[in-house]
Amino acid sequence: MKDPVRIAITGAAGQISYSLAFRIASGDMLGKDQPVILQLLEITPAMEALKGVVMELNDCAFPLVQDIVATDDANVAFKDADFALLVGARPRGPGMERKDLLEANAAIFSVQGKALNDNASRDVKVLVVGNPANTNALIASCNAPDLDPGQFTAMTRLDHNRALTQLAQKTGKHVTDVEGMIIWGNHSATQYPDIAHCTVAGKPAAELVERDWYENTFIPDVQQRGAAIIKARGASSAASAASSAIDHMRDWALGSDGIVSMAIPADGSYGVEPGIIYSYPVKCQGGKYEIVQGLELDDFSKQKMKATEDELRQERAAVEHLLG
Ligand SMILES: NC(=O)C1=CN([C@@H]2O[C@H](COP(=O)(O)OP(=O)(O)OC[C@H]3O[C@@H](n4cnc5c(N)ncnc54)[C@H](O)[C@@H]3O)[C@@H](O)[C@H]2O)C=CC1
Ligand SMILES: O=C([O-])CC(=O)C(=O)O
Repeated sequence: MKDPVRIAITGAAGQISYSLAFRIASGDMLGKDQPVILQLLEITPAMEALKGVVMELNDCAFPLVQDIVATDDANVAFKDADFALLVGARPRGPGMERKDLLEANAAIFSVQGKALNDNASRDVKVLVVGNPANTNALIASCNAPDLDPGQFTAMTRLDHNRALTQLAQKTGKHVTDVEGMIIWGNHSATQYPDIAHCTVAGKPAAELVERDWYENTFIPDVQQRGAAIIKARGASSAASAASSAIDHMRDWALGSDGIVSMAIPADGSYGVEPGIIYSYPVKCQGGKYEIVQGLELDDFSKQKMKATEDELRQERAAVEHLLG
């Protein structure tokens, strides 16, 4: 039996975690042979609800769960954490501008960045799910000077998975036939879902679908999918977000099968200068991710990539005073 790993989840009494914690506990993230210790963080008023979640986790009698810690103290939740899934965030309230939302979350993620810095495993892998995910990840990273910025990532895998299904359904193929999907930029409506390097069952995707469908249906549908789920369900995507968080962490830890999308610190690749957390095409191996280099970009792609980069730089400017 392997030694257990410590997995911290924030927002643990929320709707994404209600799927996420149980799937991690059952071995979906790190495998059926990897014991886990769950370290669950909530705000004080939600501790009673979190108690109920812990009762249910216990009632599942998961063979892989070695211990469950439930706390409202980030220093306790991140103690020796090998993986940290930062899901908890302040939702947008009535009359709140995007800037207010950025600031409210900036306060949360600066505290959590410091707590990770002071308590987590030196090799911790951090995934930020809570919105605005890219900029929250940047704030957490800037408040964790003893950790490598590359340890802080944000989730665009849900967008990636959404794009896979849209393209597979359009071409009458299966998601497993699609390779080379890329989400560039921000997890927001400016993201650029790019099929220029995609193949479907070995054929270039761009030759299988009309340009008009790609530009005027596929791209906006993927960009607006979160809003469409909210409209249909009356609540934002939860089980699919949890599933994508598991995909992101599993691939990072255990290796990816081809190209996947991860929001990671920009390093100048594809002309995106450092200072923001930008979604790139990556491949993962041996617990590390690497940006896929050398892809050719046409003017359409360059313009879309720049628009989403500009939005991330604006988000950064709004929270610059909190970047430490
Ligand atoms: N990156 C992505 O693809 C996606 C991101 N999201 C985002 O994920 C976040 C969580 O979504 P849900 O679970 O549906 O929300 P939720 O509102 O059901 O749960 C969030 C939980 O976080 C807790 N929380 C708030 N502040 C906290 C703090 N400082 N420390 C610990 N816990 C805290 C709340 O008490 C609540 O229980 C939202 O920001 C949502 O917009 C959702 C879907 C996809
Ligand atoms: O749109 C939202 O508020 C939730 C989200 O991030 C998504 O579903 O992609």
